[in-house]
Amino acid sequence: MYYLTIHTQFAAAHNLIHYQGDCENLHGHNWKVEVTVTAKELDKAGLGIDFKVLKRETNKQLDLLDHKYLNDLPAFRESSPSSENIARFLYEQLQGVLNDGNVAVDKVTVWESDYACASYVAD
Ligand SMILES: Nc1nc2c(c(=O)[nH]1)N=C([C@H](O)[C@H](O)COP(=O)(O)OP(=O)(O)OP(=O)(O)O)CN2
Ligand SMILES: [Zn+2]
Repeated sequence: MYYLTIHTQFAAAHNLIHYQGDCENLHGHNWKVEVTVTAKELDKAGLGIDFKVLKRETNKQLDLLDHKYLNDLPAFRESSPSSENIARFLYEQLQGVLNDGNVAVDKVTVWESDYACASYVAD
């Protein structure tokens, strides 16, 4: 099994709901996003999946979030736009476009600062 990881980023505003503290107020982050997929087999070029494809598909999903107020988006109407829920949202979106018999999304990690991140892995 091969593990492939790309990093990318987006900027957005949010406020945590059902939370008491300064993060219940409107503020923003430059989130870093790390996506890891597994690949069972390599193609003739020796690639599990082209990093360019992985980054392009991830960035398509990040375009839904970039420079948005996350609380307004359908994905976060029912759930607070925490790093955990952002990681889960991206994981589920990417599974839909990347998973095939060979490639599978393994983990999505979302860093809201240099010091704090949340990851989502399916059960
Ligand atoms: N488990 C989580 N905890 C927190 C999340 C989260 O998504 N998951 N998010 C926040 C807030 O969004 C907040 O913006 C976090 O900012 P942070 O940099 O941690 O807070 P400070 O800058 O105030 O850092 P200090 O180290 O406390 O000064 C909060 N928690
Ligand atoms: Zn925040």
